[in-house]
Amino acid sequence: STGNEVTKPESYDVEYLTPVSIGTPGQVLHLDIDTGSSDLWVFSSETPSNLVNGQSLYEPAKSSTAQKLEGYTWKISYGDGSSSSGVVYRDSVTLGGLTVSSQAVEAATQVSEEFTSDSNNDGLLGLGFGSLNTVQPKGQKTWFENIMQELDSPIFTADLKAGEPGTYNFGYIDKNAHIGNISYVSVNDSNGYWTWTSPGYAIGTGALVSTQIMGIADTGTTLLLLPSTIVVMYYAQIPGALYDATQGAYTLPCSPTPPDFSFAVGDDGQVITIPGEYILYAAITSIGTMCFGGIQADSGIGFSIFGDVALKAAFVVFDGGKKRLGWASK
Ligand SMILES: O=C(CN1CCCCC1)Nc1ccc2c(c1)OCO2
Repeated sequence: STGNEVTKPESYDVEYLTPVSIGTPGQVLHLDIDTGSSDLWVFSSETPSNLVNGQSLYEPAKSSTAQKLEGYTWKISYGDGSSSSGVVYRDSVTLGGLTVSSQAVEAATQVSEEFTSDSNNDGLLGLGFGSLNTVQPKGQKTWFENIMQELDSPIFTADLKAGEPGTYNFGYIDKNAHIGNISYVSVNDSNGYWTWTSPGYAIGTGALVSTQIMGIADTGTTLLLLPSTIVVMYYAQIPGALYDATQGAYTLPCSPTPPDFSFAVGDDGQVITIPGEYILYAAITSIGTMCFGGIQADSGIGFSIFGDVALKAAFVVFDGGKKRLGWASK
């Protein structure tokens, strides 16, 4: 089987939300598909109402196929400091027309302020590796791990776009969605992430700098987080760019358009070029002169993060069968 679903960006492409149907009859929630984590958790009838602010709720009591996993709990915290926790059900979950009849659905009984204030985000659907799942006493498989063997090919693809809807495909590669070859690189899943190594980068029209950048392909992270040495080099090319200590981030003038940023993939000379405008993340001042940089340092994380700023410049194949990533321009 194969499937596909449209995913829509929230403002500034901060995240992409995708409709997912849970339970019988189907309850449609809009979830943040996150290759950087492996829990499927939702706002629910068990989420205290003071922590709910417009989100749609999963109500297991209204689903004829919901089964409570007695004694099972989950608790997750993300790199940005947000967190959530709760109890666990098993229920039917349909994404892109593909149904997993017995998927662990984690109902939130606690969410941090970042989630409460994100009114359109009804929860997360993790597409990382199952080893990252936080359910106790037994870790649960992701939706993709559960559907994989039914797919024509054990893969999914991400085609995120700047400021417009994109697509997640499951089980097949849409040749019309990319330009030129797809270059594949091996993935090290030992830390549960889609971890790969880029052999180098280029700034603007400059020559490729050969250096290994080890990072994760993470649809759930907004920005491109890279080694500080590379980030300093990039912003040094931009008059007026500066590290804003109060924001803890690099900022740059919203005009003119800054240089493109390219990263290499594989040993066949493939590069993905991020247009400079993607690096003008959002205006900081109300007068709109300074912008928040779409490239920031990965300091303290232990690896780089190829988040949406990078992913929306590419067509990306997440190959669960061969544990590899495929990157193509589009
Ligand atoms: O936390 C995330 C992504 N996360 C995805 C699920 C929703 C909440 C945000 N990314 C992230 C990961 C590492 C970081 C970081 C941010 O900031 C500094 O280090």
